[in-house]
Amino acid sequence: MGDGAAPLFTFGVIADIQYADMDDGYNYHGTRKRYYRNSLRLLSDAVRWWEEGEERERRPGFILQLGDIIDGFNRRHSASKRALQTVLDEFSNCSAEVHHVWGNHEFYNFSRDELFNSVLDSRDKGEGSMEEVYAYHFSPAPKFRFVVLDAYDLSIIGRDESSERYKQSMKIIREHNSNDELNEPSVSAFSMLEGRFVKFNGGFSQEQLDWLDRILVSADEKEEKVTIVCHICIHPFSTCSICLAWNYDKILSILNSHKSVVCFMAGHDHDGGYCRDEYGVHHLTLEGVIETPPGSNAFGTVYVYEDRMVLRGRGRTSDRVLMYR
Ligand SMILES: Nc1ncnc2c1ncn2[C@@H]1O[C@H](COP(=O)(O)OP(=O)(O)O)[C@@H](O)[C@H]1O
Repeated sequence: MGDGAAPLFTFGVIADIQYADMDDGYNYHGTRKRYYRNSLRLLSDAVRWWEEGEERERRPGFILQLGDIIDGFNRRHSASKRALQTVLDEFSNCSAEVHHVWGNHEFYNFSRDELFNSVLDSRDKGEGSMEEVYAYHFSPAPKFRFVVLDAYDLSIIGRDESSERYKQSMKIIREHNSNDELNEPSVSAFSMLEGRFVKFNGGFSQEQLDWLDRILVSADEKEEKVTIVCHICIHPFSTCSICLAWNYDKILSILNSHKSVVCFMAGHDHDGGYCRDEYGVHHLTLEGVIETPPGSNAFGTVYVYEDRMVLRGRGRTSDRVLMYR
């Protein structure tokens, strides 16, 4: 991997830590084990690797934490703040700044207002952001830009029931899911993709899509390489359909109309995934720490070059060379 040349810059990626101080458990269907305490140990291993690993001279300049930093179970035990502090303390051993993405478990633990007033709001590390939506962009080096998106902008979690966004989101989900329990996917004989209309997913408002489009127009003009990050996946070949954003098709068509976009990174689907679409954009879904057994791990370090990004994965996360289009 790599040819020994010094990268322009380096960053770390990690997803779905979902820490809780509780015994191991399983996902909803009982098919996947979840290692709630061990996830903190794996984060600690990742931080140590970024700080002291074999390539410490190429230490990451920043870390992308792709959402679901603590598990929703914390809320039930009034342990949300304590669990978050425990994970942040671990991150504080890392000299790189951390960009936090918001996932469904952020909203199980905190209200939107609480998140906007918390350490999980990283917008001050950006160069421009939206007002009431958690979306911002930053440029860690000339000709490179990262955009953090809010996939729960349209959602029935994290939105006040009296708000217009909630009503709009409820209308969308109801049009596609007739179950009483809206976390239960609707089974359609016509399309597996209908399964994405569940409560633990969400999507992007037209305002956010228009904002993204403007950022990408400017990036095209400046001939930048853009990586977009968000909790929910947007390409059907990079995840199972249950982990796709509601209006993934709309955002995909925007990305595909801008030559600056090179990569999209998400978490949410703990199995991970990858595809390169027909426009040459890489869609990377990071394996979830929470479903990674002790002794293994799930994180990556990305080395950025003029013509490619090289992902060096640890444990369940594979190495990949991501050539720009
Ligand atoms: N098929 C389902 N029916 C009902 N509730 C579900 C179903 N799948 C998931 N849930 C619930 O939705 C929430 C999110 O699911 P979970 O598997 O914890 O998501 P994540 O993969 O983000 O951790 C949990 O409260 C879970 O119990």
